[in-house]
Amino acid sequence: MSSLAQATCEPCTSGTPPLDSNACKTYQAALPEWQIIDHDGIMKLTRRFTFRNFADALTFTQRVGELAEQAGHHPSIVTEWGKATVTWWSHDIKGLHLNDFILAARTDEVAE
Ligand SMILES: C[C@H](O)[C@H](O)[C@H]1CNC2=NC(N)=NC(=O)C2=N1
Repeated sequence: MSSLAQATCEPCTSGTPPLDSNACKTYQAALPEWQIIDHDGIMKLTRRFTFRNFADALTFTQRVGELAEQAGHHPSIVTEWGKATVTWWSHDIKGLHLNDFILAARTDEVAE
């Protein structure tokens, strides 16, 4: 398991500033398959996973849902035949937090 995936999520209050682009780039270096996007002014971390069929995409979706529930931090997941797109960001701070990178790393772990 990667060190990022093993890191501990920290409480994120609405007063916490979102990460700046330099910090985002630093953390993203450990997640080369993930992209940082600007969605209506909110920075998000996204990756599309591909599968043999819908059933495998759904199983993966369930696993991501479970890790999100454990962490109390939730992504957007679009589940389609043969693919699932996971997007992490911190709603309360309208941007990216280290927690999003930690959970993206954990998402990669359950994709295997
Ligand atoms: C009340 C509830 O704990 C909060 O809304 C949590 C739930 N899951 C969350 N998930 C994400 N990605 N960002 C949040 O700010 C967030 N807040």
